[in-house]
Amino acid sequence: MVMLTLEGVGVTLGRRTVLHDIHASLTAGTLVGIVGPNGAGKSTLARAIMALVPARGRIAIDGQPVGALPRADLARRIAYLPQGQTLHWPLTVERLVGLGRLPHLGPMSRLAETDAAAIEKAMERADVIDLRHRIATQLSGGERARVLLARALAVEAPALIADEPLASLDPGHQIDVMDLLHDQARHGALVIAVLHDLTMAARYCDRLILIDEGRLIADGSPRHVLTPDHLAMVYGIEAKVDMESAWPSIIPMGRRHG
Ligand SMILES: Nc1ncnc2c1ncn2[C@@H]1O[C@H](COP(=O)(O)OP(=O)(O)OP(=O)(O)O)[C@@H](O)[C@H]1O
Repeated sequence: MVMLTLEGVGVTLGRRTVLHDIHASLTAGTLVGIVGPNGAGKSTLARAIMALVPARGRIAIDGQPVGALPRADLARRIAYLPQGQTLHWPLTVERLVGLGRLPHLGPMSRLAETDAAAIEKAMERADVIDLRHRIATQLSGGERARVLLARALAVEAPALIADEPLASLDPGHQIDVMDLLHDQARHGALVIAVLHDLTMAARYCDRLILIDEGRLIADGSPRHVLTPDHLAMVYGIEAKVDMESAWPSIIPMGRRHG
């Protein structure tokens, strides 16, 4: 059972302290949404967990500090879907998704049958089978987003961090991706998703972490975190919050004045 611990995590980039004293314990089988306004520090937190930026405090996966793990080892434990990734190489979709298996391969080894099966399954789950022979750099924004998600799924890691996995997706594919992330969690993975769509966050996430100006403002169930007061304080909006119905929704109504 994977367990991610953050103790007093802080990050300074250049002269700016962009994360302050973040504490959280995240366990397997949970879909955790990271929410908060632009510039709050959500991506920085994801990057700190992946040991891509130096962080103060302690970030550990199953008791082992992420910064001390060999990169391939960390990549096998936590699959990472970065925000707005650009593609440089004209690879086919199938080969690009296959890159998700790299952390499992030795320096000279080739893809084995288990790798091929993982690639196939990941393409199926991200609904990109029909795109498999296309050149990834020639895809639409939404198609590319699903292919990159497939690459992260192909790792078959016990934990997944997806930074804005819904960006560029049409409503149908947004639902598919949230269903998929939810399903990964139900099958025992720890799934962390940076989300801007608060209705999706409310409907699908088991737990939300709300960040503003680098600080953790609230951590708990969507009902506890997505209150009108929190939304006013953090986003500066008046919102219609319905957490009672079977399909919770958060509708921003306007800017909060005064
Ligand atoms: N290399 C850097 N040097 C200085 N400041 C940086 C650097 N990278 C990011 N920042 C700042 O850190 C803060 C947090 O950025 P981050 O990308 O983590 O925010 P975010 O919550 O993911 O935002 P968004 O929702 O807009 O993607 C922002 O104010 C950003 O300008």
